[in-house]
Amino acid sequence: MFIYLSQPSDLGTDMSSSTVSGANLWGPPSAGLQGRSKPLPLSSSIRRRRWGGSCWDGGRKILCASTVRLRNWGDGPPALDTCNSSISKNLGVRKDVGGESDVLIECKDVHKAFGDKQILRGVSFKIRHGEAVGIIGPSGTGKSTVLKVMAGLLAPDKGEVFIRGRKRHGLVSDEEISGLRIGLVLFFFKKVFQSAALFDSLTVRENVGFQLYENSKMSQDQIAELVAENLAAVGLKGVEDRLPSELSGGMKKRVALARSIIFDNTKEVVEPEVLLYDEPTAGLDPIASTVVEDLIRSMHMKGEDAHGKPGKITSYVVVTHQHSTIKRAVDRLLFLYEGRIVWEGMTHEFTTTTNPIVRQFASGSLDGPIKY
Ligand SMILES: Nc1ncnc2c1ncn2[C@@H]1O[C@H](COP(=O)(O)OP(=O)(O)OP(=O)(O)O)[C@@H](O)[C@H]1O
Repeated sequence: MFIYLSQPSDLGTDMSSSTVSGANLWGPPSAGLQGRSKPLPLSSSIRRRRWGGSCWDGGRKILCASTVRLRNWGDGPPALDTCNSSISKNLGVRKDVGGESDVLIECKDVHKAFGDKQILRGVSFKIRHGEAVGIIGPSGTGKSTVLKVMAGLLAPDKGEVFIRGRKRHGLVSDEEISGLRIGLVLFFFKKVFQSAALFDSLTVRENVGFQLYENSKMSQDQIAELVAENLAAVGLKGVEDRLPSELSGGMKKRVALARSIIFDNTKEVVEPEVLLYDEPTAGLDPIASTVVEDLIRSMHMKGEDAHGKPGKITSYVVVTHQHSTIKRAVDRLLFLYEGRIVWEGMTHEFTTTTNPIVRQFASGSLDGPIKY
């Protein structure tokens, strides 16, 4: 499995101080930047400050939450120990029970606590090939936590995560599981309004091609071409040399989307890809939201990009609070409340269900089982 983050932080970070420019660098300079025919158009000092996508263990490269600051929350364990490669081992193979071969990701009875705060209390669901799934529910109920567990960036305390039927043990490494690429696309730092969270001192080209510069054997020219192609797919042309500060909020999100769909097309085997979007339209005006929602749809295998080509994303999961995103970008919904999935249904059932929790949430009423 190949995990990448389309935004470098927001994983167990100190929320109040999460900025890209405050990034940590783990491990030695990237192998992906060595031995290239042309040097990256980045000074090494910038690279030292900005490029932190990998950690090293016994010579193995593990792509991880690139710029996450490890920290403890209260008395709990480290919020993330993505560099602890020893826990990415011992994959068990699960039998394909009951014709479940189209299940890409399954969470089974997942529990997760932070310190003494129990967040997930037995979350179970499946994401199938070709699906567009939304996770909704009240604030703080653990939606982003579920995404991080699915992405392999947080390990459940109890319960299991299966990736194409294979049980994941611990956290993810890019070498020990194959067959599914999972991308976690984060758009915001919690509590700090900073759209798309691009690397602020890198150009759009460098931001979008980040993973390929780091992890592929592609030449600079090949990457530049692919970056231009992926930017065009999200309706952006000629912005490659701009810095994020020179883009509008909506353009930044599109750049983040282009970064999430770019992949090494020189590889012989192209794995299915699941994208996990965390609040892609938060903070956008209604029209900009529509643009992003349609882009998410267009990048899906059932959609088509700006050039009429079918999208590359096999399945995706969106965490959102926005009604428009639920309606426009999602087919099936999971409702998370008090640490469990309390309702599942198709999007059109969201407003017609008799489930009192969902009804209250959908109507925004203060009366009902959800207490604030
Ligand atoms: N790394 C962490 N360490 C400690 N507590 C955490 C950590 N990550 C999340 N939490 C806490 O877990 C709870 C669930 O957080 P999470 O971000 O998953 O909720 P959410 O449903 O996505 O919320 P929102 O809708 O407000 O974005 C919150 O109380 C949050 O403060």
